[in-house]
Amino acid sequence: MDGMTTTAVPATSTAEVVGFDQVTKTYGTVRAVDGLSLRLHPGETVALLGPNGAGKSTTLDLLLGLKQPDAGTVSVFGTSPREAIVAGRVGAMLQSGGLMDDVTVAELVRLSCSLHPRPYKATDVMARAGIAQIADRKVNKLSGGQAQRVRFALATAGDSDLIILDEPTTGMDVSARQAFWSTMREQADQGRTVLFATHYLEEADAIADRVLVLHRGRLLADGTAAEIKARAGARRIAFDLEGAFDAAALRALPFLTGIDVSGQTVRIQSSDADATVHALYGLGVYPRNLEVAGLGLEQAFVAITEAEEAKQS
Ligand SMILES: Nc1ncnc2c1ncn2[C@@H]1O[C@H](COP(=O)(O)OP(=O)(O)OP(=O)(O)O)[C@@H](O)[C@H]1O
Repeated sequence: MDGMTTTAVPATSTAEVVGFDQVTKTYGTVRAVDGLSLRLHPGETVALLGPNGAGKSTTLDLLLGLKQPDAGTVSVFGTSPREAIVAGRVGAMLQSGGLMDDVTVAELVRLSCSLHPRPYKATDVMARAGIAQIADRKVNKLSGGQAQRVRFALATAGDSDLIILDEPTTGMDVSARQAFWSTMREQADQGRTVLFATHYLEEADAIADRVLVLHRGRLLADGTAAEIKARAGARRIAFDLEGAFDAAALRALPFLTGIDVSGQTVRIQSSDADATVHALYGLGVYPRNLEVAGLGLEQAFVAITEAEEAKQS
């Protein structure tokens, strides 16, 4: 018995769900994924961010074995993506396509359940995805948001350990989004790994416990949303001014990385807030309602990716 306790491994911290080692994928002259290495672990909810064309979809396609790397290796639960999928360990919801025409929602969900080695009951899957009331509707007659819910149902048709979602909430209304993310949270709480690509940074901030920022196929940042915001360094300064003021002098303040003057309200982004505020007082103006705050994830994302663009150009 002693031996069992001492050899028990904290599986959640050490097991590897996904491993990318120096993975490269090119299309002609475009390096969609460029020497990417990363590891995902059980129970993590990971947001994959990046500007258009950063390589997010290609990364997910490599992970699902839909594309093959030109160099490097991709492993899922220690095997190839294909083996992991055949074993039912991966559920995926891709951006578009993939829904058969001329079948009903219920038929498609039942088919998906029947193909999974550890299926859930189709009625439960439809209830969870909020599509029970459209079960008899033809798949090609659905609205964009309804089709997204059906894709979500297909991704959760069985007991998979890794759930991959490519821009899952695009086209969903507010209540569908909330229901979607609360279901995903339950999935992660049960130890599943959830990886989702998104352009909605507020979702990444609220949902993900780890954020990956891709840029031109490379990993630019990897950490919690708080770490990424802190890493961007810059801070936001906002204040009101009374009477006339010299906007040009404000624009010339030191350490500015952005400024917006709207009526009497000034909003500034600065890489050294203390120095900027000091210089502001030096102009002889008296800011009212002065606020200094860290960047939101969206602004941090823009700051990090723009800094990289500037470095490369
Ligand atoms: N089948 C393809 N043939 C040629 N180029 C491709 C192909 N698929 C992707 N690319 C290119 O590879 C790069 C990465 O594309 P990818 O779709 O992975 O980016 P993304 O981050 O998902 O973008 P988005 O946010 O716009 O969906 C882009 O420059 C894209 O034009």
